[in-house]
Amino acid sequence: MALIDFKNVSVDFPIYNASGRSLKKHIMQVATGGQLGANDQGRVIVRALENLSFTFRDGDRVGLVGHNGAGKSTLLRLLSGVYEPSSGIARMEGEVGSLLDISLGIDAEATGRENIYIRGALLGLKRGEVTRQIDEIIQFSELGDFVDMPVRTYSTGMHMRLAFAVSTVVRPQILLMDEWLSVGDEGFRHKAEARMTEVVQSTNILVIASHSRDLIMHTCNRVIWLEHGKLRMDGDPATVTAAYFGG
Ligand SMILES: Nc1ncnc2c1ncn2[C@@H]1O[C@H](COP(=O)(O)OP(=O)(O)OP(=O)(O)O)[C@@H](O)[C@H]1O
Repeated sequence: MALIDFKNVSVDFPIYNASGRSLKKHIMQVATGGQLGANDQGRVIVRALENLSFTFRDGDRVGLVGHNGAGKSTLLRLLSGVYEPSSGIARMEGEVGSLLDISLGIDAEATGRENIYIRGALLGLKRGEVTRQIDEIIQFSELGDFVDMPVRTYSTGMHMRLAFAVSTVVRPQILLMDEWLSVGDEGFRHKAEARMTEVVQSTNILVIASHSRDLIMHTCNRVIWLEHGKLRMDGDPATVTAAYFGG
């Protein structure tokens, strides 16, 4: 079982090299992005998320929509454990996996094989688990003998194949994504698509941020609309996308 339970969760970023003199001592909504203001000590703060409350349960396929700076990435980072709430309670149960940046940790000087271990460790896999799966990962990536060459000798597509093959080995209970991963040339894309569908289907809770109405309609059964860091709407995809995208 997996669970995400937020009660009045806010995230503030204190900004240390900006002057708060022109800002009022309260938080204001600006045209785009989160809210900007100064705290009691006169320090500038960006309020990226404000008072979010919701519960995600097994089976929830949640799409996050909102304009630039609305707080989607901040919420995903909060869920992945990169950020902590500045206030409120964020309760999470279940193993969290993120496909937010699949190239994270890839070292251009190391070989493809070494990078599978490095990336695997970042995904929380034990060395033995990587060893058990490495042949399958290499086969999936179709890199052949290049797997023992440094990654700096790879093309962009080869680099992405490697990152994709290793990153999609894990099957987390809570899966976080900011785009539907689509990598490689025509042939590889079909395989990658099938693998992504399998990863998404096997997860208990999916949270995906997207600007694509089609993706949200195909993948999600619930949509959260964030506006200036606040929850504007939480409902079924048809209703929320109609309100957000129009029509
Ligand atoms: N590290 C940071 N320091 C200060 N402010 C930040 C930081 N990260 C995000 N913000 C602010 O938080 C707000 C929300 O940003 P976030 O990246 O979460 O938006 P988003 O919805 O993902 O936007 P986009 O669709 O443009 O990617 C913005 O006002 C942004 O300026």
